[in-house]
Amino acid sequence: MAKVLISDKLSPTAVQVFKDKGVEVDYLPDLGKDKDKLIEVIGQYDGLAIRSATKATEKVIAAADNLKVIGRAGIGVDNVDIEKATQRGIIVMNTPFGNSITTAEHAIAMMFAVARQIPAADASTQAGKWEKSKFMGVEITSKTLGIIGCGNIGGIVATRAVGLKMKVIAFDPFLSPERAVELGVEKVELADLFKRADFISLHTPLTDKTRNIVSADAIATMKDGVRIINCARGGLVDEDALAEAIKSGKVAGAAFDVFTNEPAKENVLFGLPNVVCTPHLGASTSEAQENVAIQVAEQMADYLVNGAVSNALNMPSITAEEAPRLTPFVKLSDQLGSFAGQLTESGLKGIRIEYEGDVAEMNTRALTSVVLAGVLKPLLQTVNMVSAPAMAKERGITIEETRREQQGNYENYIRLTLVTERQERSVAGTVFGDAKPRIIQIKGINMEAELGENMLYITNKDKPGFIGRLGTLLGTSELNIATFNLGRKQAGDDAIALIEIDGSISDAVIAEIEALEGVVQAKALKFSV
Ligand SMILES: NC(=O)c1ccc[n+]([C@@H]2O[C@H](COP(=O)([O-])OP(=O)(O)OC[C@H]3O[C@@H](n4cnc5c(N)ncnc54)[C@H](O)[C@@H]3O)[C@@H](O)[C@H]2O)c1
Ligand SMILES: O=C(O)[C@H](O)COP(=O)(O)O
Repeated sequence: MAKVLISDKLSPTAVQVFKDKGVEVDYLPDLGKDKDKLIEVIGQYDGLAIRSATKATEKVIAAADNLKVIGRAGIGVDNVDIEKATQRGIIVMNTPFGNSITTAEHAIAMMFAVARQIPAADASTQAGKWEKSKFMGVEITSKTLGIIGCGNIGGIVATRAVGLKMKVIAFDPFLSPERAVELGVEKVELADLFKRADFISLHTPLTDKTRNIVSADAIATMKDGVRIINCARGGLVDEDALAEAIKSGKVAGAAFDVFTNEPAKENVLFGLPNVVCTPHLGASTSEAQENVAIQVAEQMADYLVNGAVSNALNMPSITAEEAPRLTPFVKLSDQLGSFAGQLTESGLKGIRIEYEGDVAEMNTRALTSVVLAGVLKPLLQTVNMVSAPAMAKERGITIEETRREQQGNYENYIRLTLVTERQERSVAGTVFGDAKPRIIQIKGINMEAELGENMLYITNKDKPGFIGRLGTLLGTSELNIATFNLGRKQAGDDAIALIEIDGSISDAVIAEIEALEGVVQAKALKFSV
């Protein structure tokens, strides 16, 4: 039974979801903060469910010998080393929509808080000061809100702000004009947004392009008295520059939920006039936490139990509905990749995969990943369908995928061709109605073979007496033949034998087979069945 560790404060509903779906679970919500302890125990688990407190670093991933999936109950995955996870074949998934409304509402709440100085007024009132004239605010009606990053959360903030009668302008290179119209926002350039906005709210991920997107230079171009809200990620705003601008009065207030260093026990913004801070509470409502916990547990369990993949950041999706239909083709793809990979001895330059018939309409991206993993496995023992595309790319191997929905001689057909420094070698297969994969062509020679765990692959000259000599040799070597498949181009020409053997075939036997008259190549191949 697969076993998952929940190492952050997820709603305990996640525990029940895992159990109901047949996954064992350890709920240790504080463990994620203890790096050493996490490294010590992570090797026992198939899945790791986290929020933002657990850091799935390179070291954690290196120690995660059995880990297959990291599930982020939330959106941001900047606490996960996705590259290292991908290299180790670990799927990283998040829940991209579960907390968006909640976070957008927090941004709106922060905008009101900074417009009316609510936190400071509250503290003063409760201290018995009644400082009515000290807390003069501003209306937000008719003010311009500049949204930087108009994706899920930015889009929700925009619609809420439009409802509050604000003028909303947005900078987002990926915002289509149609979507802007739908949201009721004006799409603008960043410089324009800085010049025009009374309030600026940030909603982008933290990337090399967005780090310090609100810099000292940017602040200098803003309206005097602008207010800045950041409920996205610390690091989007240059905190030192903002602190200076608040002190000088250029910026009238700031509301921050996220900080460059978290947990933020101290920060240059703390204590400045009209600065409102919350401790990364954007996603902290009971509704959002229930949503993301259930969703992440369902997604992780579906993957661990059925192989369905959703919301993965490093792997194409496979829905729970298509997973069973895809299963025999996953097996065929694995066998084709493994077959070709085991026979490839010289430098691999390119991989071509052709899908024909019914299979061309299926999730071929996932199948291609399986083929690649099969091809690379003899070279890289730890590769799997998650890491294979990145590993192939790293090695400069070109990948070409073609799909033809029209059927040829078979209802479905997959042909894999490996291009090496010396030659092109192709192998093709199909899945019949019995859902069992068959190899139907090797190097253009037709046959029909079901693969077993131990296969003997021989290319030879089609001459009388060869099969007898081979049978005698295998018999004297105590190797029982389970199935025997033959194919040839034409009488007397190149021939191929693909033979299933009950047991492993030693190098010594292979050497004896190669010494038989007419044999060009002999190889023992292993497959997972
Ligand atoms: N405070 C919290 O607790 C909390 C909760 C949830 C999400 N978040 C954070 O909020 C942010 C937004 O989340 P989302 O779900 O809306 O993500 P999203 O992917 O739906 O939207 C992000 C948008 O940013 C845009 N973008 C990317 N680079 C940009 C750039 N250089 N300039 C302008 N726009 C750019 C993208 O095109 C996209 O539309 C993320 O950083 C996420 O981690 C914070
Ligand atoms: O990216 C997110 O989903 C938010 O930052 C929420 O983080 P949290 O789960 O730690 O509250």
